[in-house]
Amino acid sequence: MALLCFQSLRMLRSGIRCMSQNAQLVSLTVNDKTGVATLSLQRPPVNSLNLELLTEISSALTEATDNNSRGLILTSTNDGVFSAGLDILEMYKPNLDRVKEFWTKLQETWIKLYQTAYPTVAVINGHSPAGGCLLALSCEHRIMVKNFTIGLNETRLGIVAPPWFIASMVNVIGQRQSERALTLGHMFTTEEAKNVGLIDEIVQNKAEGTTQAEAFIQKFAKIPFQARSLTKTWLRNKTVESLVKNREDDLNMFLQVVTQPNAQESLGHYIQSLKNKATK
Ligand SMILES: CCCC/C=C/CC(=O)SCCNC(=O)CCNC(=O)[C@H](O)C(C)(C)COP(=O)(O)OP(=O)(O)OC[C@H]1O[C@@H](n2cnc3c(N)ncnc32)[C@H](O)[C@@H]1OP(=O)(O)O
Repeated sequence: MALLCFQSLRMLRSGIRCMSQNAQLVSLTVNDKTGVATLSLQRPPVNSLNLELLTEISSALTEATDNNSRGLILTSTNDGVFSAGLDILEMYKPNLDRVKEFWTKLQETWIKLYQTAYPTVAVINGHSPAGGCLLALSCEHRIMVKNFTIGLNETRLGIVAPPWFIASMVNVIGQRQSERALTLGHMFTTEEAKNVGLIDEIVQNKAEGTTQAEAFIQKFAKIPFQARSLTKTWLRNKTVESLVKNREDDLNMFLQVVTQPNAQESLGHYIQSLKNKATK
């Protein structure tokens, strides 16, 4: 409690206001001077995206819109992992009702993040596989701390990246590079990611990343907000519409892929390999 009060006081003095009071798995703050919101993922140990975390991300994105944020920085409180992607435990031996709700929430979160009116920047301060990479790809600008990895590695788990994951990657690095990376399930190092155009900037640490993210958002200060946001909507509309019009089919495809005995077996082995690694 004392720590909380001290933190709130410090934030108040620096002009940073906490927006999302009820959230536990994310924190949403806004810089009162710039109007830029920061959405930090804070689900230990690795920000794996389960139903509850996705629900909080989705609500925070709406809150940032409702509060007329000038921009949003997406990052993690864990300096080491931006997000470990989808929580594999949601997909392994799933409860049917919950896994449907989980996938529907993922669709909703991506649709919202992909077409926010405000500019978005991912400050990738740690590893960012699969669903973590998808969140970063959905932002307009990506800044990554050195010595981490990022990519859509689904094939390595014996599952496939759905068409909208693929489209998000193709829109950033193009067909040829995406084909090579996704079929291999390649995880790019920070340097490789910069070379292929998957990220835009390399920084030494999160603090430098945040400064650069604010500078990126500041570039739009003199651009009329509506003209900017409509341009973004039109540029991204085709990609988003392909999911919006087919959400039910996409859900069924996901259920079909993920419940295949082969996929379940691969996920089981993968979970075990992560656990073995963690205990070493
Ligand atoms: C049509 C089907 C479409 C399905 C689409 C799926 C997209 C996805 O996002 S699938 C998920 C892919 N994610 C991964 O492959 C990442 C796996 N994790 C890692 O590589 C590493 O954990 C890390 C590099 C992110 C972090 O390494 P670090 O050394 O810091 O931590 P660990 O010791 O490995 O992990 C700690 C702890 O967390 C558990 N864990 C890790 N990742 C996940 C995850 N994605 N889901 C659930 N749980 C995860 C890990 O097992 C450890 O647990 P214990 O402490 O209980 O052993």
